[in-house]
Formats: sequence, C-alpha cells, structure tokens
Amino acid sequence: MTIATEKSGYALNTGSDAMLELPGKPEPLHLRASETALVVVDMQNAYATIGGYLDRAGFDVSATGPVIRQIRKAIATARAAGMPVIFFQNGWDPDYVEAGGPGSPNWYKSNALKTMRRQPELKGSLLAKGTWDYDLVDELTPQAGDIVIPKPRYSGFFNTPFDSVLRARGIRNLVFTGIATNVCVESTLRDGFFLEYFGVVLADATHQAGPDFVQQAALYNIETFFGWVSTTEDFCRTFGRADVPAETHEPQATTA
Ligand SMILES: NC(=O)N/C=C\C(=O)O
Repeated sequence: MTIATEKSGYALNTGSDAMLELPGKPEPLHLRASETALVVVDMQNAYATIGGYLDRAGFDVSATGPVIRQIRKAIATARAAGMPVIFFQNGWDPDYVEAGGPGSPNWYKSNALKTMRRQPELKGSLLAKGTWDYDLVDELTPQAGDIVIPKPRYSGFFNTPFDSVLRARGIRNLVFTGIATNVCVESTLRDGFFLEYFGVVLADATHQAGPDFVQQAALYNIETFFGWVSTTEDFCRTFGRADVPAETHEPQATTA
C-alpha cells in the first residue's frame, strides 16, 4: 500500500496495484491487495486454548491448533503483501461494566457471563481485560504495523473504530480468519456487508463454537447470502507464496 507523504488525496492511497483473482465460493472474488485487510477475530486463549472460556463453558476447542497454524500463514502473506492485519480482542473491563447488566441481552446470552454466574469462583477470570483468558494466543502475536481493536460485542463494527480504520485506509475487502465462525466472524462479516464491504472467510482458518454442523451452516450462510468462502492456500497463492513461513514477531502493534 502506498502511503501519501508529500501529497494529499484519497486516490494516492489505493487502487494502483493489480486486480487479483481469489478463488472462492460461490465464485472467485476480484480484489486488490491495497484495498484488502486481513482480519483475525478473537484469537484469544478464551476461544482457542484448553482452560479458556469456551472450554470452560463446554465447547470443544480441541481442534483449534490447525486453525492457528493456518492463520499464521495468512498473516505472513498479508504482511508481505502490505495488507493491514487487524486483530480483534473480545471482552470487557475487569468489573464487566462494558458487558452490560441485566438490562442488556448480552447479560443473558453471553456464555462467559452465564458460566461465571454458575461458577462464581471464575468471576473476573473470563474475557476480562488484563487476564490470560483475554490475551491473544502466544502463536499469534501482533507486530509493529498490525492493528489491535478491542470489541465489547460479537460484531467488530459495534462500538469500535473498525469502520473508521478501514475507510481511512481505503479498504473495501475484508478477509476473515478466527473464532468463532458462527458468532463473531459471521456477525462482523454481516455488519460489513451492510456497510458495503466485501467479506471473504478463509474456511480452514476459522473454527466454530458448537457442533461441526454449525461450521458448515455458517459457511453456507456466508457464501449464499453475505460474502465468499475461500481457503488459506488460495489466499496465500493469490497474494504471495503458499509456502510462506509462519513467523513469530515481537508485540509492538497499535491498539485502536
Ligand atoms: N469470538 C466469538 O465468536 N465469540 C463467541 C461467543 C462469545 O463470545 O460468547
């Protein structure tokens, strides 16, 4: 992506690179790297690690290892292609004020809040900022140039600067990875659809919260009504090299 330094104007930031074809369902999607961001949804211990919130709430997280590895490949490709990499972190302040009280539907539907009400000894440990549960998994550490956006609800567009961050960079296409396909990934992709963003999910770089059929249902919904479904390999082949190494980096990202 070209960054304007001595000249001004929206057109300086976007659209000068090649239009590429990303294989996908229900059909290939055409997009430029300069107008595309890689979005990593909620890859926190809460969602991807045994002992985290989803595991404690009774969801199966035993198959998240391969998903983490695919996300690392996608991140390495995106960084090499000059695409913004945007990490979301889901959760609330340690007193759960941002979670909403009994006046919020979130109070009734959040399985983290329900689990903590059932097991009061867990209070303060699930999805609270500053805890291990809230932290991104060690394998997916943001680096300088990446953007980290905290979010208080399932959609990354709600009560966050996400839309502004995207519009300021001329981003029109969102490539989604992360957990959970059927909750925060789909919610964010849907809201993006309403805001005229083109959303594509890398199926093998996502994981559902719930039984296997939920993953298939979410992908069906996305490819049929809201966006496109592709794979990590196709993303890496289109924007770089499929065998690009999944590096580790120092934590120096910008938190929005
Ligand atoms: N990141 C997510 O998709 N979260 C799903 C459920 C929750 O946060 O309770």
